[in-house]
Amino acid sequence: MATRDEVLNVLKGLKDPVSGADLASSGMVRALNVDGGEVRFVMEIDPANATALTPVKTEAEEKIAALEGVTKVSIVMTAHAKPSAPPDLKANRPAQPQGPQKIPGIDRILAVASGKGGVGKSTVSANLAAAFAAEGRRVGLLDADVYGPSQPRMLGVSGRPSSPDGKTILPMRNHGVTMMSIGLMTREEEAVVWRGPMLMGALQQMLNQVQWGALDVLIVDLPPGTGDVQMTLAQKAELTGAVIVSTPQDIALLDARKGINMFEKLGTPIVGMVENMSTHICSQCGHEEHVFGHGGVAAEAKKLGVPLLAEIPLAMDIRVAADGGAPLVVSKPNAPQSQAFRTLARSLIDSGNA
Ligand SMILES: Nc1ncnc2c1ncn2[C@@H]1O[C@H](COP(=O)(O)OP(=O)(O)OP(=O)(O)O)[C@@H](O)[C@H]1O
Repeated sequence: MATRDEVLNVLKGLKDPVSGADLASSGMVRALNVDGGEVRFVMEIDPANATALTPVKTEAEEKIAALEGVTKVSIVMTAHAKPSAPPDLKANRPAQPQGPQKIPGIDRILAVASGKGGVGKSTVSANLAAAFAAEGRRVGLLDADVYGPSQPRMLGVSGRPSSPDGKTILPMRNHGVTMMSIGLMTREEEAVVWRGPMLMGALQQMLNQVQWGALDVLIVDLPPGTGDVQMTLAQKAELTGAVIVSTPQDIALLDARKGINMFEKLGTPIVGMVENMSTHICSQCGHEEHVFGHGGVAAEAKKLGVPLLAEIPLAMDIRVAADGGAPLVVSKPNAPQSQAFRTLARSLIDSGNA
């Protein structure tokens, strides 16, 4: 019986004419199998060297066949797979794309922001989204308000979004609005303890991994203030512009100014301001009162050179509808306040922002 060592000895005595190494140490002999009188192996070669190696293969066959006990020799030449290049960890790798990117399929992104919490940014976002849908726009709403994601409640959506392939996330849909909320991705008590990098990761996931489909406009309901989420959004996604929501109170206006400054620094155009809780409309008698003062946002917008897009009254209907899971624009489309949102939506569409 021939042994494996005897076969290897023969191979050691033969030379690879290309590299000059002996066949045993050249690395081209693979899957050597000595089974009774049968010897089999594969010669993995660069196809360009096939002609040069054919005589070596013949010689190997003859010499192995001459070993005592060998009854059959089969050597197969195969083309080796090109070794893959080692991963390029540094230097001369082409730079990763930097700066704000367009999100495939999404024509426009409108950020809805406020300097301060509780001014009605989410209420405006939900009604605006429903109003865009009523105007026939393909609209998405991304609820990035990590500190108080309220869109699932306002749009009447619950449950966890599914991910059929483990890579992309299917958004939810209600009232003609495609939506995704950070509140659907986390347990309620978790969101508030998130820190910068996690927030940024979650925001990017919602922008890039959610199957938004083709949208005319994606509204992003931001957390209040000027923090990581706002920065990340403006730095990563190409924004059409920002809509700043404020109440007429001085303090809310001051905060709105900070928000405007931040977007200007980040190069995001300010589309305009929305005054929310502009006047109070009594649900009993319809009497209108300026509880928070009036004209403040209009004056501020003028000073800052940005348009005042809408004045939305403080009306019980708006809150009740939002709490009930169908924005007023959907539940009472003919109410005057719904018309205010529809007018806002139309003006944004007409100006090419939605
Ligand atoms: N125009 C309005 N008339 C009546 N109620 C309103 C109006 N706008 C908002 N609200 C109510 O005020 C509360 C706060 O509104 P909302 O959650 O939209 O504010 P927000 O600015 O998004 O707050 P946060 O950023 O802190 O989540 C809600 O209960 C909402 O229903």
